[in-house]
Amino acid sequence: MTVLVTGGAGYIGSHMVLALRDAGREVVVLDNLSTGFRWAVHPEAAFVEGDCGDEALLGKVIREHGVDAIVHFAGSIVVPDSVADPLGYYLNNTVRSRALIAAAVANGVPRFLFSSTAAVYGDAKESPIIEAAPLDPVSPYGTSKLMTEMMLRDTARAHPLKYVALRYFNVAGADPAGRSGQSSPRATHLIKVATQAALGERTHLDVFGTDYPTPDGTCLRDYIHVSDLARAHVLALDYLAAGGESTVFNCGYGRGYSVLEVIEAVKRVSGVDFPVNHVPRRAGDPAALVAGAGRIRETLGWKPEFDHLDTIVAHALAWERSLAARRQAAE
Ligand SMILES: NC(=O)c1ccc[n+]([C@@H]2O[C@H](COP(=O)([O-])OP(=O)(O)OC[C@H]3O[C@@H](n4cnc5c(N)ncnc54)[C@H](O)[C@@H]3O)[C@@H](O)[C@H]2O)c1
Ligand SMILES: O=c1ccn([C@@H]2O[C@H](COP(=O)(O)OP(=O)(O)O[C@H]3O[C@H](CO)[C@@H](O)[C@H](O)[C@H]3O)[C@@H](O)[C@H]2O)c(=O)[nH]1
Repeated sequence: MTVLVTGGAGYIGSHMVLALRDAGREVVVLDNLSTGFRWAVHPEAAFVEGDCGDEALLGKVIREHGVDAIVHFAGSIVVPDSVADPLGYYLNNTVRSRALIAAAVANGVPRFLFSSTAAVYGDAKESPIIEAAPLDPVSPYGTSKLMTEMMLRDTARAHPLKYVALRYFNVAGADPAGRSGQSSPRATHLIKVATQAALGERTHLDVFGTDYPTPDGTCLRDYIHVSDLARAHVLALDYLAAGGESTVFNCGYGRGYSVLEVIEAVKRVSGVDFPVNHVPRRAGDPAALVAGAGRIRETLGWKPEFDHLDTIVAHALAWERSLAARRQAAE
């Protein structure tokens, strides 16, 4: 039987394909390559270029490959872009997820994992944030993901489909063996952008807001290594296959770092003191997102291997260097 990975040419999806292949699973990737890369797809995975909103194509892929589980990463991911283009985000993240869920139901796929986000909590009143905390997104991105969680909840009540929604906190780092990493040159994520600044690919780094109600005035985030996250998904698939009930898990380590602490870590690990500017807040950013991460550890027996900021930064930096070498070789 085969796992269908939507968005498997992207950052997190490509690490999931590595984890699945490392566990000996058959994989088919469906990706429209809007932000992903064909070369990032594992050579032992089947690849279909297409849209996760194309129900006819999905039905064909599910039947031809004997898909018995779907892991849904495909989507648009930039919080401030969603503020500028809410309808684009509702189309790509919500409407197209509906088509994928419908294809799963129509073709009898029994298991579904969904990439949700800490952004569903919005400006949480409590920290760390547990799964039962109020859901009140402050960006269209967060709302687009919460609506998909709700569709899954209601669909799983009406049909024989079991799902796990994994609410990722801030995903960072790269495969420790150097097989994949975050590759988009347009990436906006803090650790990615900071490693680019350390390697001289950006002139400087902007800190968006220093007046938040946090210890140093910059936002707190819970950074989780992408390979730990991928392994959590493999465990979630095993959990559903063993008869586990549909549920939601926070994915984080339970510790927050400020933007300034992350910048210090990138400077420390790279040995480069790049310029940093303090600029006004960015739209849609909650002050603090730190995971209450007990449920996933207890239910899945998940034990992180890379729960250390400097390790995450070191792996991200190594991948950024390998991308630079790849570009030089292509010139
Ligand atoms: N990176 C993070 O910190 C983070 C945090 C929380 C949740 N997530 C979620 O994880 C998932 C993966 O994120 P990522 O960081 O790997 O982003 P990414 O942009 O690298 O990957 C997304 C992939 O989906 C593909 N895609 C987009 N729309 C598609 C569509 N309609 N049909 C088919 N393919 C499509 C893209 O080409 C790309 O390969 C997303 O759903 C995102 O919302 C990411
Ligand atoms: O150049 C930069 C980039 C980011 N930041 C700040 O760094 C923090 C982290 O930002 P970023 O790395 O862009 O991630 P988030 O906006 O927190 O969003 C990520 O993490 C969310 C979950 O917490 C996911 O839902 C999103 O998909 C994912 O993009 C925020 O306070 C940003 O304002 C800067 O100050 N300068």
